[in-house]
Amino acid sequence: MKYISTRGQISPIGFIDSVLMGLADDGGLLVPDHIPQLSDATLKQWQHLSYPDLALEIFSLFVDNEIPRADLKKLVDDSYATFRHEDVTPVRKLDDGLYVLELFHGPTFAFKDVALQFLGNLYSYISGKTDSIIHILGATSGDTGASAIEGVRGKEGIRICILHPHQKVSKVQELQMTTVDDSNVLNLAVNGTFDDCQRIIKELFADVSFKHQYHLRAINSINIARILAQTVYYFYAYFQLANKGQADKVNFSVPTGNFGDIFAGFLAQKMGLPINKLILATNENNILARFVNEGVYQPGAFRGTHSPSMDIQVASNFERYLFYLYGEDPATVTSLMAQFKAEGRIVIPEDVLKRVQTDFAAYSVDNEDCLNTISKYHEKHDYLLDPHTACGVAASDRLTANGEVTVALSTAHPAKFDEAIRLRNISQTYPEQIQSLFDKPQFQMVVDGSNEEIKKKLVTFF
Ligand SMILES: Cc1ncc(COP(=O)(O)O)c(C=O)c1O
Ligand SMILES: N[C@@H](CCOP(=O)(O)O)C(=O)O
Repeated sequence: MKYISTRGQISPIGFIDSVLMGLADDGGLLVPDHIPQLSDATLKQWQHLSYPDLALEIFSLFVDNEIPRADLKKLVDDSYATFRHEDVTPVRKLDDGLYVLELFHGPTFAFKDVALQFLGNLYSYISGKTDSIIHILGATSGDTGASAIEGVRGKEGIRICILHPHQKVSKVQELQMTTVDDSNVLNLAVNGTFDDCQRIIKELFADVSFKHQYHLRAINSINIARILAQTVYYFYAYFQLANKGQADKVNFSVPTGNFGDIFAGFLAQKMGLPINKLILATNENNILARFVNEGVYQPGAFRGTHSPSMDIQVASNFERYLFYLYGEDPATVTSLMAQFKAEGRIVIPEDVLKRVQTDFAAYSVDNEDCLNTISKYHEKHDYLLDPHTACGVAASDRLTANGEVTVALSTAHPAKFDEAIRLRNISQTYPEQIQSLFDKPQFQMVVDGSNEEIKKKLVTFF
């Protein structure tokens, strides 16, 4: 298996090089040069595997012997041993036709741990085996940062700098990142939005000589390893339903911001997982829902919502989808991305829009609807949804047809977003790991966020 760029300007590279490269050096995103096709027999064989064993099988397809199987097994086992639930990502029935896939049982209570526990261990492994210097640079709207820091804090040979939008993440998210006092961690709080943070890091990665000189590595979903690790739970959830005799017409509803999680589902479907419908749920920052419903990809005005981790306008994995939408043609992707840069929008023709609408159904959930959904499921099922999950559940309520079963991805624990939960007068008890954060000192630097200012901070830190 080799990896190529959506813009077609790099020579194919192997798995480890693609993890280290992060953003492709031509400014595109890395994708596998072919998508493994799984037979029904293979799916059947995998149906009863434990989460780590299933992850091992799926990673093996993409790692292609670059890591000996015993080493890969250890990496996977270590990564999922930190989860609090024996199933790692359990599925739970909420209502007729509605399940939630709980992805928040990892160390930082969000779905990012599923990929970032693995990526943290993988970076450590690569650094030990190849002497590569690992200087991680990431942007976060709150969850990726906490999870990536947790994945590498205190690890020898690794340094990590995370940019988050100052005062635009939840209190718990801020504490999870900034109470870490390991010397290999630097938190920069940028005066701006998550889109500003993401633009800065992408521009620094695109400055290839700076990137190479300072060995910058990515932990965001621009890194293909993130996407691959996130495909596993689609399979695992499907198998959990199949084992209950519920495998017919299974939809997945995915709260979406950067388009990484739903792209992982799209990839699982392309590999042969029989997903019926992929439901894309956004909050009021609804560029992706508008794209699916109207065929126009154009940022709107930033809206602060109850699901701040999805307050994202420019979705960094959208380019990967464009690559498949346009028949894996890098020239078309390059020209569409150039058009987006120059004109600030992409408009697709009617026939292409029809294809998009066979890939996804989309719904944009406003603030009121998000809170109503939290109240509804709390009252009816005594189950507390976090506001991101609530967007996925609200979209599922709208778009699941009779006779279909939807698995809504539960991407975070409600304790991370008590600001929203309190608006409905619901009180919750924090897990001990979260409660203890409130007593700790914080370490962060507030910055204005010019590329030059960030570069200076990085040069000093790395
Ligand atoms: C809790 C939560 N839910 C959903 C999302 C959306 O995931 P993605 O960015 O992969 O679309 C994010 C982050 O973006 C998140 O932190
Ligand atoms: N919601 C994310 C935004 C970054 O997404 P990523 O999947 O590209 O890392 C966050 O919590 O930071």
